[in-house]
Amino acid sequence: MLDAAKTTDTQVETLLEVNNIEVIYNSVILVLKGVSLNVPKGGITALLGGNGAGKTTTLKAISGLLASERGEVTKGSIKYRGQPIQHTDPAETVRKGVVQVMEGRHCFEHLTIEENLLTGAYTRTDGKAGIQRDLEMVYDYFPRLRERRRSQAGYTSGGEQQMCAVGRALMSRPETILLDEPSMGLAPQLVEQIFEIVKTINEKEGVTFLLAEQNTNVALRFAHYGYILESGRVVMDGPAKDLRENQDVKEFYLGVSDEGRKSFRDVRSYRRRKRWLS
Ligand SMILES: Nc1ncnc2c1ncn2[C@@H]1O[C@H](COP(=O)(O)OP(=O)(O)OP(=O)(O)O)[C@@H](O)[C@H]1O
Repeated sequence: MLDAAKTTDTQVETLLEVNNIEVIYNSVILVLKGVSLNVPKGGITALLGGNGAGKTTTLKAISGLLASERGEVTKGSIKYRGQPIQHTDPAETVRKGVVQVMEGRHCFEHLTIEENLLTGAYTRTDGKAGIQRDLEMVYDYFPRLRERRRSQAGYTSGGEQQMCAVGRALMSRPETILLDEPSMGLAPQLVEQIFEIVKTINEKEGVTFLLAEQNTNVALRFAHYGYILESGRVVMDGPAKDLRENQDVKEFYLGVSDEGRKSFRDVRSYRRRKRWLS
């Protein structure tokens, strides 16, 4: 099974393969119009794009959370380690090693930080000692959570709740984390801190990340590879370094270009954008 999932040219194992998926909400709203992407084992892959581009929908299609929103993958396939998962129940997807951290943190507000973290271990069957060890590991990554362990999550800051959401995902001992908009609503310094921890978890624990981000700048500094979504389609992909240096990415997503800062009101920019998206 693992051999089948290996890419031939680089010999890096592809864990997750999204192949030309179409997603429709409420049987009529076509949101993803043929999205394909590969997530290699041990990498940080970024899914970039503006509001409503389809990033969250892509992550939910992978984790099996679309059904609760009356969404459906109507075409294409999603494979994890070569096995189709697009019709898999979300809890089973977690058991396979894929866990999603939802946009907006979604901590259980009335539970303490520690209780929240422990909910992440609910699919585990390896006993209390392993869970306790991982709780300590999470506290080592996020010392702030150790300090706040007895606080009700609802009374902690946005940054602490984001740490809690990532920590809770780690408690399931995932192979892959789908991280939705970790920067949302956080101060720049905290965003940097969260991304540094993501990088450390990736390097030390070998956890693979697929992260959806509007903050192209920070995402492309930490990711290895990026996909840019526009209106439900991938319009560009490449190694993060190449995307960072790409003129169109600089112009439309990083807000800089060789000719100075661009505005969408600029006619030349608009024409270029149309050409790019056509
Ligand atoms: N449950 C739903 N029912 C109907 N339409 C939806 C639903 N969820 C999302 N959409 C629509 O699908 C499109 C893509 O939304 P999605 O949340 O995937 O984008 P996104 O790239 O994650 O954007 P953002 O960064 O703003 O969260 C949007 O036009 C949105 O209105």
